[in-house]
Amino acid sequence: MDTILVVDDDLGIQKQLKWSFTSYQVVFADDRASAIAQLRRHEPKVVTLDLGLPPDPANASEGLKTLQEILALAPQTKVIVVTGNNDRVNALKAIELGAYDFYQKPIDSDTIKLLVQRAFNLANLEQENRILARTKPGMGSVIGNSEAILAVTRRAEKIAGTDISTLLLGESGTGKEVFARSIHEHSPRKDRPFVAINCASIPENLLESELFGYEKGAFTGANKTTIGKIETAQGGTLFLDEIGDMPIGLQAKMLRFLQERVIERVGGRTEIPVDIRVICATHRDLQSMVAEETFREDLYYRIGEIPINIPPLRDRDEDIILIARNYLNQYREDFKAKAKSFSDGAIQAMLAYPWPGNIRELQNKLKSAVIMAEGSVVQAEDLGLESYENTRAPESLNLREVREQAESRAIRRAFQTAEKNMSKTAELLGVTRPTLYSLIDKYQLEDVKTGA
Ligand SMILES: Nc1ncnc2c1ncn2[C@@H]1O[C@H](COP(=O)(O)OP(=O)(O)OP(=O)(O)O)[C@@H](O)[C@H]1O
Repeated sequence: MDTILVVDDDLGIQKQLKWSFTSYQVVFADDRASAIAQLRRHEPKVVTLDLGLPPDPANASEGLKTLQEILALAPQTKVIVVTGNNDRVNALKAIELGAYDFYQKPIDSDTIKLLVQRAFNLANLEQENRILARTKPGMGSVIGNSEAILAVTRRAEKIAGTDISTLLLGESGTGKEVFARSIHEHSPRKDRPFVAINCASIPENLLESELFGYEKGAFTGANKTTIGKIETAQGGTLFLDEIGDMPIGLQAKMLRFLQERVIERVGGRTEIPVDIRVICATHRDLQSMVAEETFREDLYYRIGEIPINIPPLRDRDEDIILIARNYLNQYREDFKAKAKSFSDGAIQAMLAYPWPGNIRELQNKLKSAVIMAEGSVVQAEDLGLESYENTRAPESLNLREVREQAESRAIRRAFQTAEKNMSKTAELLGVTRPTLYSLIDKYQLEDVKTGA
């Protein structure tokens, strides 16, 4: 719930405003010092400020000073000044100083409610823009502000300038291709081609010729010499998605290409040198596949000089709503729809739902919600998530529980940031490994225990 600070020394007005602002958490202050203390404590996005404050209630000087202090401390705050009847001079002075709007007494509940609601809408929009702007300079199209995704982005940025083979690991729809493209776009090869191929979507017998190309007459139907994806990517980046699905027979040929940087077309005898960067991705557990001998160990080490783990959406609470808002805006424009925002229930449901299909699933649900929504507010049922509304336990106020929840969350985040490495996780958290293990047991973090 958003917080609003009401600065007014008149108890009657405080009460009236409390009843008007039922959809916000209302906190009060009655002079400059308490206003600043409340501002620091609650960081409200919106403040209503009576300009006639003690010790000089007949004059606006103390109110204007308070306004200046608020804006110096938190310039993004939307301050609505409340002035005496006909005090336009001070109202305009306040606007000049940076107040968002003014309102003349006597207070009419409906009007001030509307004014406050508009101020919140603007504050929220600006906050979103700030977050987007902060996120954008990094990996361009990668939207996210969670610690986990920022850590992944930093890692990707570092390797972008090199030719190191990168293995992107993560569930389906987490953004592996988005990262692969970003790495390419931030690399010296950015003006050369980025060629993507999904090893799982091409029948086994066609994959080899698709990748390596073929000479005329190499097989029935090979009417003319055709270059493959690897040659198409010359000078640029080749993205091999679902590398775990590459048939074992073809893996040997792949390894040779990666080691010697030459290829031979199917049916060809000439070695063709290639200069490309290779980025691979998979949602499979390649290490287990190596153990089961369905994936070559030497190829595994060759493609994964630096692995990058992209965390699933359910571990990135902060990103869910950010990404959802971003796509809501995009789809509203694409479909000329009305939907502008999410109801509280929809937000709760999105946070509670486990998103097995990750961002791709979020996109699909949003697309149909934007089309289906009756009004401007998307509800949980528009997203098909009505059963997830109210399923998230309300935030506890019990200190012990709060501490436990915060510690569990920090452990999960550190675990993802450390790419599931226990020693690194302990290091990030500033505890020893035995302490980390006992916390994992204490909070029953089965997902961390099993490395999920
Ligand atoms: N951080 C992000 N911000 C916004 N959109 C994203 C982000 N990551 C991914 N997407 C979008 O989500 C969709 C799925 O992403 P992508 O295809 O990169 O996932 P993937 O992990 O490669 O999936 P798969 O393994 O199924 O191929 C794409 O439409 C992409 O644009």
